[in-house]
Amino acid sequence: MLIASAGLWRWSQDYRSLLLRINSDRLEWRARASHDDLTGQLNRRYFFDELPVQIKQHQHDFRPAFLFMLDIDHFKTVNDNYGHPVGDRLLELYGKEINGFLRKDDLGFRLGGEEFALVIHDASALTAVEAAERLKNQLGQLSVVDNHNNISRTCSIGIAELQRADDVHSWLKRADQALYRAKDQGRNQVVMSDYAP
Ligand SMILES: Nc1nc2c(ncn2[C@@H]2O[C@H](COP(=O)(O)OP(=O)(O)OP(=O)(O)O)[C@@H](O)[C@H]2O)c(=O)[nH]1
Repeated sequence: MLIASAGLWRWSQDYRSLLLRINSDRLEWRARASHDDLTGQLNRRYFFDELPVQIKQHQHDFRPAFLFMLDIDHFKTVNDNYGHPVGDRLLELYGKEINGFLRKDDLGFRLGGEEFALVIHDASALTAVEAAERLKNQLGQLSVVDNHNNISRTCSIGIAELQRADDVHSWLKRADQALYRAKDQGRNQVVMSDYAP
């Protein structure tokens, strides 16, 4: 009897630890499916799944939200001059710095290549631009050391505030246009989109 109950106890412990492992594997798998390995940011697929949800919530609650489109300047020359692994290391540093910048409810995504998107909640237009300027300056100071070379790149940021009539397409388009202007005006700058209904 004693042996049987000891066996049962051990079986229940094994079963419990198996369930815990399955659960933690499931969480890890979900985190991997939604994140970019290199930068630790959320990935492009998650961006297009999540953005409509964010838009609906903000429009329902009348809470302000800003979309930052951020692109590293002349990143191709890092790869061309120093090699792809050095470019990867710079992307990794960018990802870590962006993580440190985001507040609890903000979201950071790598959309691909050297392009990131950030969703910033509950800011005014002025504080959003100030935050973007701060982030731009921090990112521009990051550097990768390779063969005694300090390699760094500035970035450009386009910002669009969420409007009542926005959907994913229109919000993204305005932020993209602002980014394009930042690049066109010489890079290493922040441009806020004008509201164009
Ligand atoms: N190292 C590395 N490079 C990547 C990755 N994904 C994309 N790239 C490179 O990123 C570069 C992007 O170059 P472009 O689109 O010309 O942009 P850019 O040189 O930053 O120029 P501007 O955006 O106009 O300032 C290309 O050389 C891609 O090969 C990656 O995961 N790792």
